Amino acid sequence: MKLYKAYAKVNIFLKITGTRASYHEIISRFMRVDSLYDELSFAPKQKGQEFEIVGEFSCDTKQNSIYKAYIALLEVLDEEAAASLKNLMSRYGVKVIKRIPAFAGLGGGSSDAATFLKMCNEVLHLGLSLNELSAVGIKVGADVPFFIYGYDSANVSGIGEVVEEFKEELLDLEVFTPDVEISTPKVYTLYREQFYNPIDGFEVERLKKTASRDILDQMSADEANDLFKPALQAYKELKNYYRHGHFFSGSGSSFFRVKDV
Ligand SMILES: C[C@@](CO)(OP(=O)(O)O)[C@H](O)COP(=O)(O)OP(=O)(O)OC[C@H]1O[C@@H](n2ccc(N)nc2=O)[C@H](O)[C@@H]1O
Ligand SMILES: Nc1ncnc2c1ncn2[C@@H]1O[C@H](COP(=O)(O)OP(=O)(O)O)[C@@H](O)[C@H]1O
Repeated sequence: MKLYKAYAKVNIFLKITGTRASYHEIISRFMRVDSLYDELSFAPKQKGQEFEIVGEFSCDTKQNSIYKAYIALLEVLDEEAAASLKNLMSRYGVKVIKRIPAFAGLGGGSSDAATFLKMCNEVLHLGLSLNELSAVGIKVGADVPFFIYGYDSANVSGIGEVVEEFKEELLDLEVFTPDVEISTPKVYTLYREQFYNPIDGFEVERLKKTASRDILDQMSADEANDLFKPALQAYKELKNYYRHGHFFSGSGSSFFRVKDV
């Protein structure tokens, strides 16, 4: 059975530009991490549940982003396509070799969901465009659209649904994930309550144009990521893992830097 790679991402920078109901509007440079990925495949199953995920997960199937992507996909398909998807998933489970740590700011759950949507689109010849798959993906998680498009590097805005390719070299990144389970909503909520300071349009345009390597040369970890300070405040133990010259990905807990050559 064909293996599909679901890559991790880091946020080279992540700045808040405003709010949208309980969400935050952002401008962020997402970069794919070439050396870190889960592997997904369809695996024939014996019998049993309607939907089966085989892999090491800390959550129930119904909470899994892959299952949520399945439900979101069923909602947009016509009757015939929905029947063929249900038929596929009655015969095959989704096997996942999980390597991307969870609660880590690396988008593992979102990447799995995006990869599953693309697998279904391919195997069932659903003919959905990347824009259509992205619109399904955003219902599952804010990071999913980036993984649908599959760019090495992109400027991501809105709450995550606007993905614009940024052409640059893929950096060779070293990622370190402390053993701290971070809740994304908790960090965003603390940001809004105590650190809210959205950047203006000029700064947005400057950041969008700046190469990732230059961002990392010019900015400190807390300048590059508006969620770093609230994460440090909510999870005090995080500071024990921080090393000068490292950057913070998303809502954490992972740190990264460009590998020495
Ligand atoms: C912070 C980022 C940066 O890439 O990712 P992670 O560090 O979690 O990987 C994203 O903005 C997170 O993406 P993701 O983790 O997919 O978020 P979701 O599941 O959609 O949302 C979880 C919760 O985070 C908050 N949230 C999420 C995205 C956003 N733009 N503003 C928000 O305020 C909301 O409280 C939401 O209920
Ligand atoms: N396919 C999945 N892979 C990892 N975690 C998942 C998945 N589906 C749901 N989850 C749940 O999502 C949360 C962590 O999401 P994840 O995407 O791994 O982290 P982050 O948002 O920090 O990048 C946990 O509550 C985990 O149980």
